[in-house]
Amino acid sequence: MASKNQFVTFNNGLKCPILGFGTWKSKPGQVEDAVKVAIDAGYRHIDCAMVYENEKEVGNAIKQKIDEGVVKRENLFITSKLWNIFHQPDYVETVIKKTLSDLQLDYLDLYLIHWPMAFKEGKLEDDWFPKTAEGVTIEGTGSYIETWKAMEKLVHQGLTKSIGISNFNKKQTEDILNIATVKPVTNQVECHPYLNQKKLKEFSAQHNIILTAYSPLGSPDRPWAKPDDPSLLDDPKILAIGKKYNKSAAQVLIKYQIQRGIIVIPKSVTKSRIESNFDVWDFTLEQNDMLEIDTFDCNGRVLHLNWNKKFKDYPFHDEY
Ligand SMILES: NC(=O)C1=CN([C@@H]2O[C@H](COP(=O)(O)OP(=O)(O)OC[C@H]3O[C@@H](n4cnc5c(N)ncnc54)[C@H](OP(=O)(O)O)[C@@H]3O)[C@@H](O)[C@H]2O)C=CC1
Ligand SMILES: CC(=O)C(C)=O
Repeated sequence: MASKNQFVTFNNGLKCPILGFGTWKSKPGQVEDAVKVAIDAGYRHIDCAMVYENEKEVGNAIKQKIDEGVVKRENLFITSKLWNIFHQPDYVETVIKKTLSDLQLDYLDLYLIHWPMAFKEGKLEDDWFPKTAEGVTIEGTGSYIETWKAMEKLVHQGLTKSIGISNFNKKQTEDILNIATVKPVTNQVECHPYLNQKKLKEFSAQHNIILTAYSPLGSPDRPWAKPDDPSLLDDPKILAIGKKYNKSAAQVLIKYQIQRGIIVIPKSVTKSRIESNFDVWDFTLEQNDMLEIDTFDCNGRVLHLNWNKKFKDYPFHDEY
């Protein structure tokens, strides 16, 4: 079945659907149905990660939709991510193979280093959030440079078509570009009107790296959200723009990224929202509305993970 979508073309020539589907916080009991609804609605790009602890259920949904003939594997774009305790170069292949087994796939379309910072190195069966007795996450000794070299091997082995980075700042991206024989195709970062990543986007474009916007709706279900935190989905200025096009705030937030050429991966486990978030192809935000949304930037990062801010590779001390 053909799906409405637009595609971006990566620096390796491969294409990626610009609107994808997020799966963080989607519980194992919900995510299988959510992914099935998403594929039926037309999504062909699913964003996964081992640390979301739901890849088996995502894999069940993908398999069912392939078996039903709704979609072919080659028309899906599946991303996963290497978690922070697995940066040891000689362990990276074991970890991607576990993800592939859980997702019931032979290859990924995209594999990302989830964060530049390493946690204390461990194995699959270890605690993925190693902590001291006082509850403080323990830093690892790894270097993302060495991890990147191991990521490159995965491409040569056919385990993933493309590789990329996530939560890397400009300097960390430059470090990778300085040694890469296989370039990162994307940097997946928090991106929405309160943190529009204008400078990182411009820097990345100079190196043919396309940004992927995570938490594009402001991640209202993030575990540390407080009732008084600003809410993008309830922002009167976003709602007013939506009203003009007869579209919801979520649809405006998604279309904003698509019109900037940024890949966008909203998450939902609610059928009506999954469907309406994909119903964004019949309107175009006018230039003056795009420019107005650009002015909402207030360095409003919600996924700061600042409990790790003393780690040497914590990415968010730099301006971008
Ligand atoms: N690389 C990284 O480090 C990170 C990657 N990600 C990826 O990005 C994806 C998206 O980011 P995420 O942080 O989940 O947050 P989002 O910004 O996508 O927001 C998800 C929340 O918005 C709600 N929602 C979805 N659609 C609507 C709608 N139309 N109207 C009202 N509420 C809506 C969802 O509710 P409900 O589900 O109940 O419908 C959920 O509470 C993640 O799921 C993950 O795949 C996210 C964070 C970090
Ligand atoms: C959600 C996510 O990808 C984190 C916290 O790394």
